[in-house]
Parts: sequence; structure tokens; C-alpha cells
Amino acid sequence: MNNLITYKSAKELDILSQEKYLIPSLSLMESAARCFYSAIKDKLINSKLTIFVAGSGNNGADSLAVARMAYCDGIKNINIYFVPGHQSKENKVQYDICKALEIPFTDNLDSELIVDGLIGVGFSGELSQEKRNIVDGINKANYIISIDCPSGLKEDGNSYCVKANETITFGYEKVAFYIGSNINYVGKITTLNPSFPLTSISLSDNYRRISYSDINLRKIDDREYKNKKGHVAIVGGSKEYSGAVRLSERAVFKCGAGLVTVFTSPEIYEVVANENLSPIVKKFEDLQSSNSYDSLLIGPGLTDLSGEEVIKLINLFNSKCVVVDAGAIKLLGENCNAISDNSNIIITPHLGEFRALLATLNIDSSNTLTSLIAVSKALKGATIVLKSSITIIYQKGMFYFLNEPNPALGVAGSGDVLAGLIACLKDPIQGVLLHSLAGRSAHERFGFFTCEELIDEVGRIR
Ligand SMILES: NC(=O)C1=CN([C@@H]2O[C@H](COP(=O)(O)OP(=O)(O)OC[C@H]3O[C@@H](n4cnc5c(N)ncnc54)[C@H](OP(=O)(O)O)[C@@H]3O)[C@@H](O)[C@H]2O)[C@@H](O)CC1
Ligand SMILES: Nc1ncnc2c1ncn2[C@@H]1O[C@H](COP(=O)(O)OP(=O)(O)O)[C@@H](O)[C@H]1O
Repeated sequence: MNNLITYKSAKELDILSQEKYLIPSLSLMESAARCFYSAIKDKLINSKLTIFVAGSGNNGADSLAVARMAYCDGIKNINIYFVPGHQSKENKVQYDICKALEIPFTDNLDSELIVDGLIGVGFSGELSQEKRNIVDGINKANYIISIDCPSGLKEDGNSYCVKANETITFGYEKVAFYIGSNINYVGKITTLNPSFPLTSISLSDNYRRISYSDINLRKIDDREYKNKKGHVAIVGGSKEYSGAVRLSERAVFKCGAGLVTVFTSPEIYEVVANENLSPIVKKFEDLQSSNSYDSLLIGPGLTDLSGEEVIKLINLFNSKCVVVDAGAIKLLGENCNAISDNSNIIITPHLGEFRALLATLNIDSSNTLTSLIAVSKALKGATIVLKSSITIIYQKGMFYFLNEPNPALGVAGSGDVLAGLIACLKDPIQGVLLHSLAGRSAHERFGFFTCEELIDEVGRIR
């Protein structure tokens, strides 16, 4: 798990390094520029002309310092494009050195390679028109390397910003990289630590990036019997969507559960009961107690229950893990006041379902992170798994981001499989990671795949 930080915390990291740990600002900047220069030196050598764009803050100061290092190292085919403004004192120091060295300044952005130091984590609000024009100019280059973050990248998404091929960021990756469609502007990410005392500073930020190395599935003991391996109740299915519940059920088994009971619509009871040999199959009305079950998954293919009926079943599993997916999500939003306190509810909307939920709950949708917090609060502390090519999990005040793009996972039923895995593992992070890893493995094995193949891959990995 890697920390991610907000722009505000990145600035605090700077301040703490200087004030508490007495590392001079210019010394931090020198180290930052040195690491950055080493990382891009080969590209500078091979470029006919590199333009270093420098704003008037410390991000611009970094750009000036890197330009100076390259110049002093014998790389003469560089120009500086300086954008005046409220100049920071470090910026003035770097600017004066570049002037004294007579590094050429330019007002032309035509270049195959641009180092973008227009604005870093000091960015706030909306980008001014003047800087938008500069961003447009930068974006014409063949290759762009941004310092710390692409200039103009907003923390709530919807950015008008530099579209970098690479971003070399200092200390920690920024949360902004993973919001909305921002990731398309960040390019390849490299994280360098100039010499921030990272291990001495405990971050108050609640953002983590998760990866496959965080997979930690419960080991199933050799002598475990089916009753010990978990019993999942699944409520869902309708005449229109009879496959969803069956995909969830198979995913639960392949994930290691010993027993599954499917409660489905009377309209498809015969189909589900006859075509699936492993689960116990019953009708909705038969679910009267949660006693025999470890967790509940409600929603795959569900269209035939009312909001009251859904909430009644969720409340029946009050002290247990409840995963609310697909058809049950909207009903949950419409009836949120009737949910009894249960911090074990996990809802798994995709972006469309999440937008609809925000509208139902009358929550502002302009900032993804604050809207996740608000939805969780409205749903009695529920964990939210917001599914997309970057999945965000909000759980008990923490945000977890998984960035493992795989278009093969965007296939009918993939969400039903994920919901089954989370219900079986009773852990949204492990469920999301297993689903993603199985997707990667299935893609390697089959190319694009069906969910039956995805589920088989889950069994192999588990
Ligand atoms: N020791 C250190 O401190 C270290 C700091 N480090 C580096 O410092 C960076 C942070 O530097 P920072 O805090 O000076 O802010 P920064 O990103 O340059 O932004 C200020 C500029 O943005 C502009 N601007 C802002 N909003 C705008 C808007 N809406 N629309 C238009 N313009 C807007 C603002 O414009 P102005 O107000 O002047 O017109 C000004 O030019 C950090 O990312 C890292 O690279 C590393 O070297 C490690 C050591
Ligand atoms: N391009 C992608 N990269 C990574 N994961 C993806 C991508 N497209 C879809 N997914 C994942 O696939 C699943 C799709 O779920 P969902 O939209 O509910 O599908 P369905 O309704 O067909 O079951 C989610 O877990 C989502 O994160």
C-alpha cells in the first residue's frame, strides 16, 4: 500500500521538512532538481531542443534549477520559457543563476521536448486564461515531462491541464492523479524522494494506493469442512436478468465458500434451481432469518422486490456483512432512513449507479471524494466501492485507489462476479484486488473473456 497525498499535505510536507527538521528550502530544491535531472538526462541529451517552462513559484524554480544543471553539464540545446508572476524567493534565486549563466530565454514553445514547471502543488481554483493558453502551447510538444504534477491538474477532476507523457513527482504520488479522468493527463508516474524526511513525518492524509502485493486472502485450512468455509446468501435474479445471480453464485464458490443459498424470483426459480447444481435455491419469501449465513449479497439482476423488502432483508443481516449491488443500490438510496445502523454494509456502484444515487440522495456530485463521504454518511457508514477503470474504495474514513486498467474486465457480469467475491471474503479491498488480478490473468490466458472464464481464473488464483 502506498501513501497518496493532497496538494495541501504536499505543501505541509515541505513546511515540516524546513521548520521541524531544519532542512533549508533551497537544499530540498537542489536535491529535487538533482534527482529529476538524473531521471531525464538521457532524454535531454537526445533531444534537438528542450524547453523548460517555468512559472513564478517553486515548481518553476525546480524547472529553472534542472535547466541550470543540464546547462552546466554541457547540454546547451535548451531554452527557458519563463512566465512572470508573484515570484517566490527560491524562484528569484534560480532565475538569477540562469540569467548569470546566460542560458537562453525564449517566448516560443515550439519544441519536441518540454519540461513542464508552470504550476505544481501550489495550484488552486481554476486556471487563468493566460495560463490555459500556455498549457495549449505546451501540449503541442511531442513529449512532455511534468515536474511534480501536470500543470493545472485539479484535485476534483475536470482539469484543463498539461497532458504529460511522464510525471516525476516528489515524496508521494498525488491523490489528484487518480480522480476522474485525470490519470489520462499524468502519463507514466515516477516517484522520487529529494530528501524529505518521509519516515519521520506521519501523514494525516487518508489516501492509499493499493496493488496486488496487498493481496492477503484468508488461508483455507486443509481440514476445513464446508460449514467452516462460509455460507453466503444471495438475493437477486429476475426474468430479464437471470444470469447475474448465477454468476455471483459461481464466483462465491470459486472464491472458497462452502455453501451458497440463492433466493430468487418465483418467475425464474425453476431455471436457477435446475441449471445450478451446487447452490441451494429458494424463493425470496423463504429468507426469514440470517442465522445460517455469514454474509448477504443482495441486488444482482434484482428487479422484483420493493425498497421496503430490500431494506427489511438488509436489516435482517444487521450484524453481518451485507453487499448491496446493482438493482438494490437505487432502492437503498430511496429508503436510506429505514436502514438500521450497520457499518458492515458495502455498496458496489459503477459510475452510472453512483451518479443516480447522488441524485436520489440530493448530494453534490462536483467532487468525487466529498460525495463518497456524504453517501457513506447517508447510508449509515456504509463502505463504498466505486467501480471504474480506477476503483475507489471509501471505508471508515480511508480512501483506497486501485489503478489496474483492463478493458477485458468491462464485460457483462463482471460486476456480479466482483460482488460475489466481496460477499465471500467479507472484505472490499481483498475482493477488488482478487477480481482485478483474476481479470489480468484471464486476459493473459484468453485475451478478451467471458465472465465464466473470469470466474474459473478466480478459482485458480484462490
Ligand atoms: N522546498 C520546497 O518548497 C520544495 C518545493 N518543491 C516544488 O515546489 C512546488 C510547489 O511550489 P509553490 O508552493 O511555490 O507553488 P507552485 O506549484 O509553483 O504554484 C504557484 C504558481 O502557480 C500559479 N497559480 C496558482 N494557481 C493558479 C491559477 N488558478 N491560475 C493561474 N496560475 C496559478 C501562481 O501564479 P501567480 O499567482 O504567480 O500568478 C504561481 O506561479 C512543488 O510542486 C514542487 O515542484 C520541490 O522543489 C521540493 C522542495
Ligand atoms: N477498463 C477497465 N479497467 C479496469 N477495470 C474495469 C474496466 N472496465 C470495467 N472494469 C471493472 O469491471 C467491473 C464492471 O462492473 P459493472 O459495471 O457493475 O458490470 P456488470 O453490470 O456488467 O456486472 C467493475 O469492477 C469495474 O471496475
